[in-house]
Amino acid sequence: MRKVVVITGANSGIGLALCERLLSKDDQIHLCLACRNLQRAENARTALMTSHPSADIGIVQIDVGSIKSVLRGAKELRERYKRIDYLYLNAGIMPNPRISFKALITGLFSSKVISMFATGEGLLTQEDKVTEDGLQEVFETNIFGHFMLIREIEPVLCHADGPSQLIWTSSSNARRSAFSLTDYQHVNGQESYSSSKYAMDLLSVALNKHYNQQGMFSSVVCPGFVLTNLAYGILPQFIWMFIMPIMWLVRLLTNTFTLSPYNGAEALLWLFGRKVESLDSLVKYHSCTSGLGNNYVQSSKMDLEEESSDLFYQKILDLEKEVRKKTNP
Ligand SMILES: NC(=O)C1=CN([C@@H]2O[C@H](COP(=O)(O)OP(=O)(O)OC[C@H]3O[C@@H](n4cnc5c(N)ncnc54)[C@H](OP(=O)(O)O)[C@@H]3O)[C@@H](O)[C@H]2O)C=CC1
Ligand SMILES: CC(C)CCC[C@@H](C)[C@H]1CC[C@H]2C3=C(CC[C@]12C)[C@@]1(C)CCC(=O)[C@@H](C)[C@@H]1CC3
Repeated sequence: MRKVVVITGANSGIGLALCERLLSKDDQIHLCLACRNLQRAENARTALMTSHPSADIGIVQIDVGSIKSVLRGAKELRERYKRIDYLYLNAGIMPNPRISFKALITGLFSSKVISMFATGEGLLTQEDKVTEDGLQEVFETNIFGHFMLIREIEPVLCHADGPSQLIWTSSSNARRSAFSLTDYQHVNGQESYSSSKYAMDLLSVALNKHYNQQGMFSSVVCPGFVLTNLAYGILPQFIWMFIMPIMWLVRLLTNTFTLSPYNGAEALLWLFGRKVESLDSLVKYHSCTSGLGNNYVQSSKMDLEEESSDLFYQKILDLEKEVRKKTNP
């Protein structure tokens, strides 16, 4: 029986590189590209079929920034698949990022220079907005839309014939101080990305607590810093290309400058086929690339307490109830 692998945000960057790498690892899988834009998804499928002509690839339209679209897409998934073995929750945004050059220069001459490059801590702010669903866009796209998707396809994820895995593309930019339980959507503040990724880490821990018994396991990954459309929103592509030699030098300092989507997908690929008993719920799996360009995976304990994860889970369940009431009064 073919393993069914669904990937959100599969049409570009890390998601698309993951598709390529999964097909090279196991050409017997059924891949489902869950994307918001059908044309971009078709282009991705064409590119994947060129390198893997016998690949079995489906497409489902899901905009994780819209509850209506998630409900429709989830219904299609339930109807199409009896079970889903892997769900990569990878789609994500960082809208209107701004670099603090002052913090960058100060950081360069401080003892925190390595961690600054590894996490981007204190270097970026974003401008968020409210969606048609009345939620903060970064929160809804990066977290809540994905959470609703999981809840909606629960019957095909939790099945008797073997465990299923959820794999979240989180970030080392996830930071406790950017997140607040009383403002978990990050209405007040300018670090919505960091907050959403921290919320993702908390949610993954809670999902393990509530779903492991039912055969569903959740892990979080940091792909490292990768040059994708997300990074081209921070600085234009030609500037990144221009400073590439500096970035290779930075890679000698920190193994987290993975730079290419291929390298960034390392930990996401590593989790595919892993025995679920060997996974640690409280750990983040990082894609790393050495100065010589070798890829490997490193794990690190996350900076969180299970109690906060429980409290956040309760809040997200309350929000789910509220949203369902609005959608289906
Ligand atoms: N690049 C980096 O350095 C890092 C990235 N990450 C994370 O990796 C993930 C992938 O990003 P990356 O590959 O870098 O960037 P890309 O912008 O290349 O990929 C993002 C993907 O998410 C999709 N997406 C965005 N919004 C939605 C939505 N509302 N509904 C459905 N799909 C959507 C995009 O689709 P579309 O093409 O239609 O916009 C695209 O396919 C993100 O979660 C990001 O936060 C984590 C750490 C570092
Ligand atoms: C290397 C150059 C000379 C200067 C680049 C400075 C910054 C723009 C980058 C340094 C570290 C980068 C980084 C990210 C964005 C760009 C930087 C701040 C991320 C926050 C992007 C999204 C993520 O999820 C993180 C893992 C990245 C961490 C590093």
